[in-house]
Amino acid sequence: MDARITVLPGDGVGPEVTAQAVACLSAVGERFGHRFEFQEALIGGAAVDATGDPLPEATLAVCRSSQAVLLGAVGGPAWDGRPRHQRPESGLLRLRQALGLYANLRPVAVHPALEDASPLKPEIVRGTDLMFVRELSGGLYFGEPRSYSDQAAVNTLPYTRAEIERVAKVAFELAAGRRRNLVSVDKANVLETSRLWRQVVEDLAPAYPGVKVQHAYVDSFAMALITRPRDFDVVLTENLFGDILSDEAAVLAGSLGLLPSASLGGSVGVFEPIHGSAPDLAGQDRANPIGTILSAALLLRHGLDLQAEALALESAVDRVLQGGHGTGDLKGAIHPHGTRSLGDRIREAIRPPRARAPRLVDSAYSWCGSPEGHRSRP
Ligand SMILES: NC(=O)C1=CN([C@@H]2O[C@H](COP(=O)(O)OP(=O)(O)OC[C@H]3O[C@@H](n4cnc5c(N)ncnc54)[C@H](O)[C@@H]3O)[C@@H](O)[C@H]2O)C=CC1
Ligand SMILES: CC(C)CC(=O)C(=O)O
Ligand SMILES: [Mg+2]
Repeated sequence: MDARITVLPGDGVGPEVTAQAVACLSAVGERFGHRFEFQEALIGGAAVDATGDPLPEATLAVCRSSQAVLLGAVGGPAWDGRPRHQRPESGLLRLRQALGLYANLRPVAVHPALEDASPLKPEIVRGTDLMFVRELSGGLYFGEPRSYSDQAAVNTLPYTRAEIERVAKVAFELAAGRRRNLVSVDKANVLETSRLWRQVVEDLAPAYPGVKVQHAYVDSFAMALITRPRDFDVVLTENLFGDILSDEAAVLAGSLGLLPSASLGGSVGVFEPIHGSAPDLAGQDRANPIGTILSAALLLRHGLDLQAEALALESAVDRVLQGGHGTGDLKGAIHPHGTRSLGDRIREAIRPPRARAPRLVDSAYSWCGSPEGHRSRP
């Protein structure tokens, strides 16, 4: 296959981690006989510095002309305090909205070699395998009216039935292909938007009779997530709650630097780690590249529909972790590498296609790996 992939390195550790993911994608291409062409473009603070705009029109055009987008992270202290239209984060929000990316998949699995990496007890985290489905293009991050003055500030949390329904369908379908257990997280005891959210999920449930549906309030769910994570399978929630809860879930996995994501719904998906630009690590070859490399695996699976290739990359990460290699953020019996050295190891561990067809679940990091798994257009 020939595919054009846009790379948006962004700020802070973004360029360091995307470089490793691009090297891994190139290696997958070589081993499997594909030609991936990479085109880089500006986003975030780097784009503000170069053009004054965190999402230049040229970047959007390049993204639209490609099959998939790999993104690092945006933001950092250099741009704090700028007006909203010049903040790096607003470039990322505009990109998600412009590409119609309403479903953000954030898988969280605890790798067997990393059960000691979490500050929580191994018996709590062992076997955790979650799929967050976070609504990505609505809610508080986009709602109008919004305003700021030094005396009063306003944000608005709107959702329509159609917006809730389309992301909830993604969650139901994923749950049907996994352990058939869906928890929808809201704050329906206080928020009107959450009342509607809960009603829409209830209205959809009869169409998925095999899926067990529960509702949870976000405050108590935040506790359940880190005390009994194995009770959950697919977690559906709105934009803000999903942002917060998925970072919390990184405590289960052992580091924020491990977790990938896929943002789907439009014609071009964006694949990025869930972490930010980690200014405290930037430029020091210390960032964990695994979240971005696993995002590249999701890009292969959902962006390019290359199932065996995605599995080959996930299995390479598996083997490297199983061998006791990682970066300094991973506690426990892990030999710490730099970003580049760990990326090299993973790249070298990518194996060529096997004669036999891959099994559906062949890796601790094989999420929704079925051929029916979600594409860029859920
Ligand atoms: N998607 C994006 O581009 C996001 C951007 N941000 C932006 O990033 C900047 C920094 O935000 P923070 O709140 O500090 O969040 P952050 O996610 O950048 O960092 C939080 C903590 O996690 C660690 N961490 C993050 N990525 C890591 C990696 N790959 N390997 C090892 N450790 C890692 C950092 O060292 C830090 O201790 C801000 O400007 C924020 O707005 C924040 C979240 C998402
Ligand atoms: C716009 C981003 C900074 C929001 C965020 O933290 C995320 O998507 O994980
Ligand atoms: Mg976040």
